[in-house]
Amino acid sequence: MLDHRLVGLVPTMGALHAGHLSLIRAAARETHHVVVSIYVNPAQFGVKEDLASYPVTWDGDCRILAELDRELADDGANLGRISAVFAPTTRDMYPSGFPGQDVDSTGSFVTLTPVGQVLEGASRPTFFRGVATVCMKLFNIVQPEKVYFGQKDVQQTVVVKKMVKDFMLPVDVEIGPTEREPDGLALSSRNVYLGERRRRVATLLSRALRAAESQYRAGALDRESILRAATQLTTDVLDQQMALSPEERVKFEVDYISLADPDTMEELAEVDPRRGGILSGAVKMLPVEAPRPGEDLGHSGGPAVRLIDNIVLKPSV
Ligand SMILES: Nc1ncnc2c1ncn2[C@@H]1O[C@H](COP(=O)(O)OP(=O)(O)OP(=O)(O)O)[C@@H](O)[C@H]1O
Ligand SMILES: CC(C)(CO)[C@@H](O)C(=O)[O-]
Ligand code: BAL
Repeated sequence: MLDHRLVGLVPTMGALHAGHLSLIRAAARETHHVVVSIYVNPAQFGVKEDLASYPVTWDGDCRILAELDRELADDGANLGRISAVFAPTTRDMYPSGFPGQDVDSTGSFVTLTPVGQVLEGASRPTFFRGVATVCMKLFNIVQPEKVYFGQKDVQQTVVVKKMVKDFMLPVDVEIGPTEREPDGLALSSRNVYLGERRRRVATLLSRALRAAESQYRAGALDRESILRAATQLTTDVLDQQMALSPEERVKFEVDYISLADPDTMEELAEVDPRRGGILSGAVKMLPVEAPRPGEDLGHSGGPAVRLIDNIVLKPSV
């Protein structure tokens, strides 16, 4: 609260896209002062992950935010506009020194278990420790009444809500819907790594989740019937790709397709139609095996890219 006016915080790692902008628009509708943080937090990257190549587009981000701020100011329906962009350094964020990215690094961390250990946390063991720690710091620095997170990172929303509840943080957590490309791919800063060939195949995850959702909509409640539709789709797409030559094909590995409880992210054997569930998935798009001459392989030469996505199965009764 600043002069009896509400402060809304939108935490980001920059490389802004329409998903971020929709969160900022929501924050401007509901709070007087919107603070956008831009900080690529090393603590949430595993030692073998893409911290060094993570897209940094500071000048473009500033232009986008300046333009959006004018739009927000012109729209009388908004309570506020962008009052500040907070772009701290790692020295600012870790005043006792950066504790390191290793699983057994010691330092001042916020951990939430078991929710931070399943799904994304199983593949990225330091991820939610890093996210919860940096969010706690950002909330303490900015002292917002409301914080805004995207549905695209569903497990992150569950972790942040649990942190707020269990540590009695005086803040409301608001979740904005997943913004997508016209073909269904969820917007993500990491999509720039894909290059054109893998970008075309990358819709497989959203298509697989939609196939599972349609089983639920048709009345299925058991895990097997719902998830079989998704697994069938990913298997079919991989078979089609493997029938192509190395100069044409795209290889990928499905990390998980999950049907989980919306509050705990624990796997469900059956959906309770009064509570619904979360269908989520992660797919690793492998680097192109045999590039064609002059082919655009994506940002940083097209490393392996982890895609995540999810669909909320709403209560049906
Ligand atoms: N497609 C999207 N729709 C809505 N919100 C999104 C979308 N993508 C990201 N967000 C949200 O924006 C906030 C900042 O996310 P972040 O800066 O990591 O972007 P990102 O696109 O998720 O990046 P990455 O590719 O690293 O996962 C998070 O709350 C995240 O959930
Ligand atoms: C919430 C967050 C900004 C924390 O670094 C990050 O995990 C993200 O961008 O989703
Ligand atoms: N959007 C989540 C941040 C990350 O994957 O590191």
